[in-house]
Amino acid sequence: MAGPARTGFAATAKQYWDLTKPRVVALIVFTALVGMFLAVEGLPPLRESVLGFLGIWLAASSAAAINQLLDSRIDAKMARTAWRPIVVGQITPARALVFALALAVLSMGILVAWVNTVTAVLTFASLIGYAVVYTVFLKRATPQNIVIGGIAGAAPPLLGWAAVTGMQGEWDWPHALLLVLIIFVWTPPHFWALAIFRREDYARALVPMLPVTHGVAYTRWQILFYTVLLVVVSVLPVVFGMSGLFYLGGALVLGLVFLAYAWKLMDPPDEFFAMKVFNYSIVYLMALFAFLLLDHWLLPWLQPSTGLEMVPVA
Ligand code: HEM
Ligand SMILES: CC(C)=CCC/C(C)=C/CC/C(C)=C/COP(=O)(O)OP(=O)(O)O
Repeated sequence: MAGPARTGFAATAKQYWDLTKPRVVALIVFTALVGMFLAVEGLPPLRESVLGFLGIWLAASSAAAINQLLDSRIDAKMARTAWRPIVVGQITPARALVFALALAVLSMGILVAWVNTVTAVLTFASLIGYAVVYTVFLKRATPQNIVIGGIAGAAPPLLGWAAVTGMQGEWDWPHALLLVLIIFVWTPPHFWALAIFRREDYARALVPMLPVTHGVAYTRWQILFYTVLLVVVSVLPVVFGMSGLFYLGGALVLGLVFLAYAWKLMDPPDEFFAMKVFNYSIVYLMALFAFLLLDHWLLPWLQPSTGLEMVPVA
């Protein structure tokens, strides 16, 4: 929101940009990109990866816009979200709907015409999963909302994987789902840390988030539980032979730091500590997926230079 005042087209463009939750979507499409690279040896096919990336980005942006449209009454009651463009009347609900539908149609058109049907179907399911199932039903119904709804947010590596493979290979599903599992298990510590800090917002808006329904102490235990699970799950790509020691080292260091944060959150130094955990959760996921990507690229480069069989025999 902050920054120099914009006028005319720039101001309107910024409002529509904000409607797509661009920073959240940026990390989502990064995980999709990593899915694409891990799905193949070497570089993924250009057309499928570029257009797949675009289609997934447009779908996630559409889902975020639909979420803001359907949630505007809740958003208006929360300090964190009361500035959003529909809430403050910068974008009318009708225009937001047309914009979101246009993004969704464009996304589906691109995926069906130039990528493949399986990616289009999975992407559409994720869009509906977040924009409708989570936003309309789960969010308002149960404190497990973000655990179940997290499946949609966790799907992007699978979508990226599907874009470049069509899910034809024997190992495509188990390997891609492993990446989905990592984000799925990451979502509760990511969100509940923020929800602890923002619990009064959620209570005021009558949204049954865990710290509101079960209290902060219970939520801290749940964060610790899911963080332990996350460290275990983050090792599975190595167990399944998808990733090597470079990734393992990165995952363990990142995971131990996350565990230290979750542990300290049990008895935090101040009320802002929960936001530090939330911020770290984002750094964690970004870095973990960067390690997956680097490992996938680095290993083929490193292995020949260390293999004795490569040394010519005199
Ligand atoms: C059901 C699942 C999820 C829930 C409930 C959730 C919730 C949230 C909330 C409430 C925020 C604060 C947003 C704001 O103040 O504008 C946030 C921020 C963020 N989330 Fe999530 N999130 C989920 C899944 C994800 C996923 C799957 C990703 C990426 C892979 C992600 C990445 C981010 C990022 C990067 C931010 C920081 C945005 C910023 O700095 O403005 N989240 N999340
Ligand atoms: C097609 C595809 C890949 C879809 C992905 C969907 C997507 C954008 C998931 C992000 C999850 C998210 C930001 C949840 C927070 O919603 P909230 O309504 O609880 O948070 P808020 O209070 O900030 O609006």
